[in-house]
Amino acid sequence: MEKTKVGIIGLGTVGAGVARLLLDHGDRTARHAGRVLWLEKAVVRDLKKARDCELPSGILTDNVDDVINNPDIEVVAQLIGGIEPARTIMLKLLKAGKDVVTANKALLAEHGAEIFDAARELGRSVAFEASVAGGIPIIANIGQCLSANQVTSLHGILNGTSNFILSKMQDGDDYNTAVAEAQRLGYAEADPTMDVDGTDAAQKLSILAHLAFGARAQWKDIPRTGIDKLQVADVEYASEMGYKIKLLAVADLVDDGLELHVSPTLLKAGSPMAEVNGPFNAVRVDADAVGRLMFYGPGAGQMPTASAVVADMIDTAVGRTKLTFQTLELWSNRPARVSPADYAGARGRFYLRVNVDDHPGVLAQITKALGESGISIASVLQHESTSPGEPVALVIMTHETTEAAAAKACQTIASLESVRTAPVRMWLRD
Ligand SMILES: NC(=O)C1=CN([C@@H]2O[C@H](COP(=O)(O)OP(=O)(O)OC[C@H]3O[C@@H](n4cnc5c(N)ncnc54)[C@H](OP(=O)(O)O)[C@@H]3O)[C@@H](O)[C@H]2O)C=CC1
Ligand SMILES: N[C@@H](CC=O)C(=O)O
Ligand code: NA
Repeated sequence: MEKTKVGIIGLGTVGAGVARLLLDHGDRTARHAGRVLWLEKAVVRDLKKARDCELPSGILTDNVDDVINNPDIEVVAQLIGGIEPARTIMLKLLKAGKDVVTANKALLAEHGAEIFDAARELGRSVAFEASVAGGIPIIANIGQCLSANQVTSLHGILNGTSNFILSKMQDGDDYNTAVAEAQRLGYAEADPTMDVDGTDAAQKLSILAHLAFGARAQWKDIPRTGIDKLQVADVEYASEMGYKIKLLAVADLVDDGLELHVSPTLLKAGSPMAEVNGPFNAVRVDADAVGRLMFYGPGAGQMPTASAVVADMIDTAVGRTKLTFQTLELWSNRPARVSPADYAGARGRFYLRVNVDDHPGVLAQITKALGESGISIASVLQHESTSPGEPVALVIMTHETTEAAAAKACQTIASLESVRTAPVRMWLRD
């Protein structure tokens, strides 16, 4: 059987999974590709480190040039995280005539224009299914299967680590323990701050916004809040009111453009998105011809991510990626079809928690501040103070308003004398 020689750069969580699929399940790749994907070289930083896969001798190297300068290697899975040296290696691989597969969304979100333009100019391809929602085939679905549609809305749980942590907190676990466990299980980025502060979800959202809407959104311009400041109290109040908190990435087509943001959001318990737990991801897509679609599956972790990488390697080896790559609306190959909408005008309902002194008239002051911003209250929850002098939490669910009005009301509320801490504010969706 014909052989396509392939290389892997980075043999950590994902890379080791890819090596295992290539070495232990070559029959599958041969069946689908009609050829053997032959692992020729795997590049790491530290040759002495224990690996989560068994490699035949002669494959492991710490010299990236063993792949770049090997004319027999046609397809390379580039599986090191972060920007440098990933960017330089990626460009060198393309220049050396390799087709590249990657899971590195940080790199694509930051330098997508440069990388995709270079690939197009050099007649090469870049496949990146694993970069968004891990094992869920979302890039293929949006980039190819929905091309007869105008996507109008895309809501996603795109960060497995945050979702894992939120699920653990929901079960009563402590935040820091949950972060450490996500790291141990291989879900988190090398720097988990990127997961919990909304960066990773914003990077993935910017990639989806390019593909689905032809938007040219820079991930740094996407308003984002992570789960790092979230308190257990809010998880508990949300639960008491019949909601679960999820880190939701939102792209909605509205009259003045594309509304984009990443925000901790209360979702009605029992709704499909609210029940996505652990390292799972989900993407809800509304599109004009097909209607509503839900994609659900493991968004992080070794084998789910490796599954997406190896499928991309097969598509690349048989020449499918080269065809689809040219048709994708990525970065600068076509003008932007839509501009980001002003976040201040984004409409929705909000959850507010304010810690207040338990004095007469405090609730009236807060409702006055909301009323002055044109915000109508849908419900209020307050428990009796457990000990005299202790502040009480006032939880308010609003009717629909704008982001700007909610922000302004919170500013006013924060300045009130009886209010102990700045209000906690989250989006609220049914
Ligand atoms: N983990 C997951 O669930 C998912 C990860 N991703 C993305 O996949 C990519 C890889 O993630 P993951 O496998 O978790 O990361 P790891 O940190 O587990 O692995 C990174 C690998 O890259 C190697 N490496 C780093 N720098 C260099 C260098 N300069 N030269 C050669 N090798 C280098 C490391 O070598 P050494 O081992 O010797 O230190 C290591 O093997 C990232 O972009 C991540 O965002 C995407 C989806 C899911
Ligand atoms: N750290 C990421 C890994 C997948 O992209 C996540 O937790 O989602
Ligand atoms: Na994916």
